[in-house]
Amino acid sequence: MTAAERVVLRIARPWLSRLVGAGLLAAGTELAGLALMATATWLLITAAGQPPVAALTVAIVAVRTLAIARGALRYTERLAGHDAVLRIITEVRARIFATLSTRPARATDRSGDALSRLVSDVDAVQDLLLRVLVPGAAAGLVAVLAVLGAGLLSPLAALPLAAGLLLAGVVLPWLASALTRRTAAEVAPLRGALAVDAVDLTAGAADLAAFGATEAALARAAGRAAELARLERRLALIGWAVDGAGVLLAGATSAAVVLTALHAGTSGTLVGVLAVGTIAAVESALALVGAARQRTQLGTALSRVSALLTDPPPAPVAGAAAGTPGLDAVSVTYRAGAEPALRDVTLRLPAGRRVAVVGPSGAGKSTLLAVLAGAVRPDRGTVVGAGDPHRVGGLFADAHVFHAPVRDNLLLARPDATDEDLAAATSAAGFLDWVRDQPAGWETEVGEDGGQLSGGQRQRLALARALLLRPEVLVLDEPTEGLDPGAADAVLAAVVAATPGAIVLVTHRLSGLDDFDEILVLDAGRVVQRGRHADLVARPGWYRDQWSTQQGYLAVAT
Ligand SMILES: Nc1ncnc2c1ncn2[C@@H]1O[C@H](COP(=O)(O)OP(=O)(O)OP(=O)(O)O)[C@@H](O)[C@H]1O
Repeated sequence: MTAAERVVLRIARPWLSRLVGAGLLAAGTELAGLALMATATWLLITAAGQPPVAALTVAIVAVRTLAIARGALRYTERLAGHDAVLRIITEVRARIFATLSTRPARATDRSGDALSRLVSDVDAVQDLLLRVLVPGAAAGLVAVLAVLGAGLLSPLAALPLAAGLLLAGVVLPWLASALTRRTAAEVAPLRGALAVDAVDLTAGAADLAAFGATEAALARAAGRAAELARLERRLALIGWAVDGAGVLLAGATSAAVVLTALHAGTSGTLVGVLAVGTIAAVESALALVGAARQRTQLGTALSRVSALLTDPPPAPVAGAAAGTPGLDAVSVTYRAGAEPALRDVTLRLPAGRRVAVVGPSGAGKSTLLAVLAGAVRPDRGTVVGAGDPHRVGGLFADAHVFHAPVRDNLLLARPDATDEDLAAATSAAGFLDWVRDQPAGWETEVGEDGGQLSGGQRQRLALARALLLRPEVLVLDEPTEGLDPGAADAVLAAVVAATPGAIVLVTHRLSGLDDFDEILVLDAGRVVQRGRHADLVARPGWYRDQWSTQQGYLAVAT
C-alpha cells in the first residue's frame, strides 16, 4: 500500500465500518452469482435425466432466490458503498479546500491546476475506494470461498482452480499495472496541464486575442490534448490485451479443473458444475485486474491529494488569539534563494489606528497584508491576529466577485447583516446609488466574476463586502483602484469614517492620507520611512518625490 493510499485510508477511518459493509455486500453479490451459475448448471444437467420434479424443487427455488438475491445485494452494495464514499470525499474536499485557502500561494500554484486537483483528484479518492479497495477485497474473499467450495466437491480439482485464481487475481493484475504504470504516471500531470490551458484559454481569451496569441495557445492545448489521447489509446490497448488474456485464462482454468476432476473420478454432474463454477469464479477474480489498472491510473492524482492533505497547517503564530493585532520583526521569503519580500517589519494595530502602506511596485505591500491576514507565513517574527477573518480581514488584491446577486455577494462577509447594514456598507463604498438605480435592487445579478459590472462598480462592491465584515483590523489593498480621483478621495474618506477598528491601507495614491496616524514607506521589503503625511512630505525621500509627482499630475489634470 502506498503512502498516499494510507493517507486516504486514515481519513476514511471514521467510515470504515460502512466500507467494510459495502465490501461484504459486494462479496455477497459475487457469491450469489457464483452459486446461481453452479446451481443452474446442476439443475440443467440433472433435469436432462428426467428425474421426478420433486427432486428438482430445492434447486429451482434456490435458482430463483439466488437470482433475486444477486440483484438486491448489488443494489444495496452500490447504495452502501456510495453513501460511505460520498461522506469520505466530502471530508477530503473540505480539507483540501481548507489547505488551499490558508497556505501561502506559491509561485508554482496555478489556479487551473488547483481546480483540477479539487475536481479530478478527489474523484481519484472515490475511485480508489469504490473501484479498487471494495471490489478488490470482495474478489479476494470470493476466490478463497470458491476454492473451499470446489474442494468440497472435488479436493483435487480445487488445486488447478486455486492456481487459476492466483493467476487471474494476482499475476495478471500485477502484469497489467506494471505495463501501464509509466504511461499512467504521464497522464495525470498532462490532465493538470490541460486544465490550466483551459483556464488560460477561457479566462484569458480577451488578452490572448488582443496579443494575437490565440492560435498559438490553442495549438499548444491541442498538442497536449493529442498527446493525452495517444497515451490513453495506449492504456486502452494494454487493457484490451490483458482482458483477452483473462478470458483465455478462465477457459484454460476451467479445462484444467474438468480434466483433474474427471481424473479423480468425480461424478459427471459435479464436473459440469465445477466447469461453469470455475469460469464464474475466475471472472470474478478478474475484477482485480480492473482494480489494479485503476489503481495505477490513480497513483499520481492520489499522491497530489495526499500531498495537500498532509501539508502541515500554517504554524500557529505566537499569540495569534490574543493581544493587539500586528507584526513584530516579520520577514518573508517566498522562495529559497530569493530576496526577502519583507524584512524585519514591525507594526502595532490598536483599535482606531489608521496606517497606510506605500512604496514602489514590488516593495512588499501586498505581502504585508497577506502576512497580517495569515495567508502567508513569515519566516521570522511574530504575527498577532492572523488567520481569523474577524480579527484581520478586508479587501485583498484581485478580490473575487461571485456569480450571484449583489445581496449574496455582500452577505458572504456577514450572513446575518440587515438591510440597514448592507445600505451603510454600500453607501460608504459609494455603491448604494447604483444598487438603488437597478430595477432588481439588491437582487441584481453581477455576472461571472462581476463581469456585468464596470471595473469601478466591481471594486465598490468588493469594498462594501469588506466593510461589512467589520474586523478588528480592516486591510484594504488599493480599495479605490479603478475609481476616478475625485470619487477615490470621497470613498476613502467615507470608508475611514465608517470604520471604528484599525485600518491598514495599501495604496499608490498619496492623497487623503493627511489624517492617517502612520504611513509606512516600503522599498524592497524594508520600511525605509515611517511617519505622518506632514512629516514625510517635509523630508527628502521616496514619499516626498512621489507626492510632488502626483501633485504635478493633478495640477496638469485640473
Ligand atoms: N506568491 C508569490 N510567490 C513568489 N514571489 C512573490 C509572490 N507574491 C509576491 N512575490 C514577490 O514578492 C515581492 C513583493 O511583492 P508584493 O506583491 O508584496 O509587492 P507590492 O508592493 O504589493 O507590489 P504592487 O504595488 O506592484 O502590488 C515581489 O518581488 C514579488 O515578485
